[in-house]
Amino acid sequence: MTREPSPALTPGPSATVVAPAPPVPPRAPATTAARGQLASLVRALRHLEGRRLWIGLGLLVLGTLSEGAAIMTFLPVLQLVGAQGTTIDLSGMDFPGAGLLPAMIPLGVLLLVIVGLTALQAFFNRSKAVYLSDLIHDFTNHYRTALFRDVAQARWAHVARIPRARIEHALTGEIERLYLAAYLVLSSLQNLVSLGLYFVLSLAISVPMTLLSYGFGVVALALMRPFRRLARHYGDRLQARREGQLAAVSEFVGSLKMARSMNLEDRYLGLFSSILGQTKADAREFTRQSTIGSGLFQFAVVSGAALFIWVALTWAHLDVARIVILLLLFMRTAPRFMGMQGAVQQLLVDLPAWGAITRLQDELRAERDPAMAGHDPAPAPRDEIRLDRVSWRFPGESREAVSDCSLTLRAGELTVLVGPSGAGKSTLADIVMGLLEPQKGAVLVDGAALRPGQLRRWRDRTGYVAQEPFMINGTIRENMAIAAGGPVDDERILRALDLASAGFVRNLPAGLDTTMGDRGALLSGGERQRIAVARALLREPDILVLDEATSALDWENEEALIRAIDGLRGRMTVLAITHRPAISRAADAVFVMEAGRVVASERPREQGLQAEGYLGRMTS
Ligand SMILES: Nc1ncnc2c1ncn2[C@@H]1O[C@H](COP(=O)(O)OP(=O)(O)OP(=O)(O)O)[C@@H](O)[C@H]1O
Repeated sequence: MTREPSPALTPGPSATVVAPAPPVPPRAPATTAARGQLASLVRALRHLEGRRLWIGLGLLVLGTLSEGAAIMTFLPVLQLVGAQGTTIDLSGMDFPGAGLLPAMIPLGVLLLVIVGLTALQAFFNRSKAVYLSDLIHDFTNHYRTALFRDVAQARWAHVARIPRARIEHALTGEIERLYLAAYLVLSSLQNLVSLGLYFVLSLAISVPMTLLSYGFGVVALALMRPFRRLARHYGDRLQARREGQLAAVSEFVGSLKMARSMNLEDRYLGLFSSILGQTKADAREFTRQSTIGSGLFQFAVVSGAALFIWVALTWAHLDVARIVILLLLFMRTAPRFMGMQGAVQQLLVDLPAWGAITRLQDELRAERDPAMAGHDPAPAPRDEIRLDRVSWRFPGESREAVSDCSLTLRAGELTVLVGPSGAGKSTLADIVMGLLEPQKGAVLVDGAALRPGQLRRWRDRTGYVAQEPFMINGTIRENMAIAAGGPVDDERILRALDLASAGFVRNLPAGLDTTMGDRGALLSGGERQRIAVARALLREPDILVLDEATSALDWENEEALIRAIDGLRGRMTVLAITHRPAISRAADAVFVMEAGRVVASERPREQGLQAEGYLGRMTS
């Protein structure tokens, strides 16, 4: 059986000791990594959504300009304050765009212009919001599907080593955080663009007052740097805590039955509570510190506004209309400065998710299975599949799992692999199925070596039944349809079930509509196993690989399944891995593996059981 990745908690002898929570990374010395990640996220956004990004920002510019123009229109309107009449004399007024307007203009017209500009701003803002929402969804979905594809296309030997929890977390939680990070990048960009536009507009009203207010904002942002560094550290810690949480949950759910039977619930609960407690303590500390930051920032903004009014009235000697307009602009820019600080701070918390996604993606892409690109036809074996001195060593392991093995599977026969646990049987079967490409030696089909470009089509010719077959929480029909890759008619399903001695399905009250439960839990192990065999047969494979497929069966069901496999003789080549003697007795050929090597072989149907042979000893 393929080794599963390392668990977060390995049950020990005591059921009361709480295992230590996974370590969190040491405090990062600087934000260089964050800058690099931010730059790469912005590059990715530009690369994938560049055109749409510009259009979205274009809509934002139009919205902000409409709003700015509406505010500016108040300037002549305010001239009427304290004056008589409803006509405004624009001659001699100095404001941007004044030259384009007639000398006298009725108040009603200007008010209508303001209403119109505000409506236009609402329209542009709405279009921009919808546009950018689509953009962020598409961007995140791109990474979701790309990661999905990368997992599916990486070499099996590599994927098998990655903890399932890491892949699941990347495809779910991390992607959601990427969505948030992309949203925050866009919102910071929008704030920047808006601040730039308001800067130009307020320059037109008063250069010194604009420089004063913006200088104040920029200094306040710079002073917030320590709080951003804090957010970055918190983001890293949160990342590690989340991974720990997920590993604990995934391990607990995966071993639910074992945990319950061994009274390990408290132990898992202890681990989980300890991680949650640490996450809460981190969150409290972060909130405590970061709220000091936002409080200080708010204080700075209000002080800035006070200073602004004081300078405007006592030093710049601006007229009331200009002060009002500048204040209106100030009221729009101040929240944006605050928004920038908040968005960047939150972005730094979520940015590690982007790092985790790209790291996993790079890792998977470096291990892309070359066979996935090949679509060369692979031949169906007519006479034999021969493994010629094949070897395989798992990455990072010192010992070869399969070492210099040669054996022949004759077409249409039942070949059995036996041997102690860890002997390399499953690895050898993976080589036969084309999941692993031998590092030495070759797989020959009727004398011709299988080429990497043929492996994908070769896998189409194989059917595989694992020791613990995967079942979805659906009906028997839905579980069977997985193998066919789409809807399949009931007659075909029932024929496959009969062939796998799973005829009991016909007698179930709901028949093919019977619900199998999560991972098939509502059926017995034997029933699940036979449905799994039937599912593999539905593909009408040329090569059927059964990995301990009879291990969950009682002798009666095992006999029935062996009879079914017997019936496949001549129709397909069957390779069965087993520890049970019954299936070996029915085999045409039996190969014995030990420590990665084939150490003996027998042909029990032709020669009978050799007393001194492996089978003889196994059954004596
Ligand atoms: N993904 C993996 N990474 C590293 N080593 C692995 C991996 N899968 C299997 N091995 C190692 O390769 C060797 C052969 O394993 P394999 O699963 O092929 O044995 P097996 O004979 O099928 O065992 P069992 O009967 O217990 O299923 C073992 O030492 C095993 O620990």
